[in-house]
Amino acid sequence: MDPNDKEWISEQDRVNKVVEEVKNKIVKLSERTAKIKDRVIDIRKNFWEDVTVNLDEPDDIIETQASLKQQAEFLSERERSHGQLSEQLKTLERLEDSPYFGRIDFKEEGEKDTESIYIGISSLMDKNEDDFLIYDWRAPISSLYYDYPPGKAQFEAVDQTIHGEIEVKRQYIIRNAKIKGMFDTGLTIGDHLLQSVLGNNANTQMKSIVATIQREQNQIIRNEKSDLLVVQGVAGSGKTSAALQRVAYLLYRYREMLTADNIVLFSPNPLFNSYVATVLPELGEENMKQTTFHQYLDSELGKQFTIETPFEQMEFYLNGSGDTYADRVQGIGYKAGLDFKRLLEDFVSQLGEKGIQFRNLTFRGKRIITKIEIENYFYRLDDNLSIPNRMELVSKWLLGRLKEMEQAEQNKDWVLEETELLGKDEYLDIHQQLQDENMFTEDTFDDFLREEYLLRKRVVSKKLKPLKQKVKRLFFVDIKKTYTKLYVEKRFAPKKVHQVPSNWDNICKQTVINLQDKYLTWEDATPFLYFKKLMLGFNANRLIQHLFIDEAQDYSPLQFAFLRKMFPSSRVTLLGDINQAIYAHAIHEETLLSDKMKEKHERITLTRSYRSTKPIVEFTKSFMEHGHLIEPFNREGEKPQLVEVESTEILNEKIVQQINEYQETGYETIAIITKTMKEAKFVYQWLSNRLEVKIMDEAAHTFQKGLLIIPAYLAKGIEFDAVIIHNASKSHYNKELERNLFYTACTRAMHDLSMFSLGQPSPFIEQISKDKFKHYKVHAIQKSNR
Ligand SMILES: Nc1ncnc2c1ncn2[C@@H]1O[C@H](COP(=O)(O)OP(=O)(O)OP(=O)(O)O)[C@@H](O)[C@H]1O
Repeated sequence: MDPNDKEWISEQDRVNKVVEEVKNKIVKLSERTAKIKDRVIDIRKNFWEDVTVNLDEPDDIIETQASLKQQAEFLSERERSHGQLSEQLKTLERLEDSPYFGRIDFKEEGEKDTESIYIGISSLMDKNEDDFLIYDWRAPISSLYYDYPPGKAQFEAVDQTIHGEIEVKRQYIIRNAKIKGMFDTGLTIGDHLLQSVLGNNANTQMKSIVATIQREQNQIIRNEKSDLLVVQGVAGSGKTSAALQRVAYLLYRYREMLTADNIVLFSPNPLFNSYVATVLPELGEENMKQTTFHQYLDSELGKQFTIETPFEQMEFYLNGSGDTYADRVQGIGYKAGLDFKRLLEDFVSQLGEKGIQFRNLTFRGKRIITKIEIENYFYRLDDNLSIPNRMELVSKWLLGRLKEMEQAEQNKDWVLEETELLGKDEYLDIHQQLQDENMFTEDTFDDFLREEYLLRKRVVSKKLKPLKQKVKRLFFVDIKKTYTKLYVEKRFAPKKVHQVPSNWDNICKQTVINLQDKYLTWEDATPFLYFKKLMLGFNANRLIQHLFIDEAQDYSPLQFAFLRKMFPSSRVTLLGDINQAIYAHAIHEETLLSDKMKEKHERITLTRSYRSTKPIVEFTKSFMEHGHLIEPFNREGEKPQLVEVESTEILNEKIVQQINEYQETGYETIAIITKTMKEAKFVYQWLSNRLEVKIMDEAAHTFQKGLLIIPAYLAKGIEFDAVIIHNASKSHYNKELERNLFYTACTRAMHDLSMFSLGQPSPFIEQISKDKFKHYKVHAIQKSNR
């Protein structure tokens, strides 16, 4: 349709009217917001004047506290409503720019009239609050737009299914309140809009896909039935996008009982956190909590251990060699699996009878309760009780012992000496306490004794406090030493059922050395924490109602089982791609997404890839095992190219030429993707002398437009206009796991992909039919290869 068309003019007319109403609402809301803001400033300014402060009598103090509390609550309530109104204002401002993106004309069965439903990022009522000018994309009726082409259709309303017919389905591109494009579409969501969205340059922040959600993605977003939803989606199929839209949907659907604080997303790396940070705010929602699994483990164990990151493990795996290397790789595989989980559980049940290592309790340098006493007490408790329950009883018993000791200790000489070190405040405090209790008599000697008694009591209690805290936190169990026993003591040696690898003894030696160094390798961190929780109790997190795990293929079965225990009341959405499993354990163990998953779950498979152009998808799917199942979205572009060179000098020159070409094309994000960090540093060393370039390491939290160098595992989940594979040679990408890494790297490209190989190219490329890419052999430096 074009702008002179009658239909177009009348649609623009409607846009104008709706925008007019949006503006009215903005004016009204701004006035209300300004009033509340003034009131907040007012309350802050006069806070103390409006509070009755009187500290003379105990009753007055209580009254003052109540008055203070009331005033603070009043203020925070106002602040909250100010915050909410500001959010609403921001949403209205977005509607002012682009009020809606879709329309369906729906004739409900049994009704005479057809209703036009306009769909946008938020609902908007008309002036009299009678009719919807815009429906929120998450409203039940809006699902029609995503699920059906014109024709018979139905949707689930609150308590019934509504049937009817879609007569018109239309899409709009509206910017600055002007219709820029308008398409009637027969398909679910037409290709026009998708083409135009996907053809744009990549961004350093992920975009919301609300206007073009596809039917199969909508199933993920609106799924309400499953406790465990598993999404296997090929690279670029919109898993992460769907996950974020799902969060927005859940926040809308359950707005009475669910807030962003009840949702947590485990993401692959810190860079990714910032990459997706703007999607939800753009939709007028708050961001869910986000963390990486490493950050989570570090928050639990970081005080006691240095925890290897998965990326460090990956560097080790990709760069290492030799005997100890082979041992560790075996260990990585074994410790990822459920056999090892069983081994840990069996170990713990043996410990229920014997073998837990306790710590002595010491006070002022002296042993006051020995580990043997604690051990004896523990093992005399009813062994039908779980270990964590028994630990609680031990803790109670120890606290009782400390209490007895506290009294005995008060009369010792050291206490008197330390009373002299007490500060003035504490003296005053005790004085006040005596007064409050009406303890002062006329007899100064008695008063003196009472005061001294209280002072002594205070000194001892202060001194004992850290120890009591430790007892409450069950520090009297030496978890590390106990865990180590699994690897050193014969009586805990694995049985046949545990299926340990043949080099278990060597794995044990390596593990013990690391534990002694207070170093937890990535493969040991979760098992150790799992063991710790089995011993001390899980303290499960019941606040979290929805758990999202992105890049789920990178979690081992053991890690997942652990997360399930930690978040027992959560519904779980797992999103990932078997083809992008890049961690060493994946060669030994099933990834979470394999269809052999035992737990009851619902599975959705996404096979259409939206990120890359058709030639890039045709190329990348050709070297993956089930690649024929991947469907490209029909977006044209250049075929990927392979440049084979004979010397490093030519290689470097060709890469610089390629970068220049990409920059001239107008690409804003160009990534040189390497296999390892080591390789990334190497490239940076020579390239930074020639071009403006940034290197991304695992500490990177944000990235800007421009040229950057990044190892494949950090580029996970992210995309770039153009990707350059610095070294696609046989010596570099050869092993099976490197296939997935290579696939992950190549599939980051939206519009263009070039690979360089010094000598023979990777067998993964060589197996691809020649018509899928351009192959240049360069013997000397030329000007351009396109
Ligand atoms: N329905 C859609 N409409 C518009 N763009 C989409 C849609 N689905 C996916 N995309 C785009 O495709 C690209 C890839 O999406 P996303 O990153 O969510 O995929 P993914 O499956 O998580 O990818 P990967 O596993 O490779 O990291 C993004 O640019 C996203 O905006």
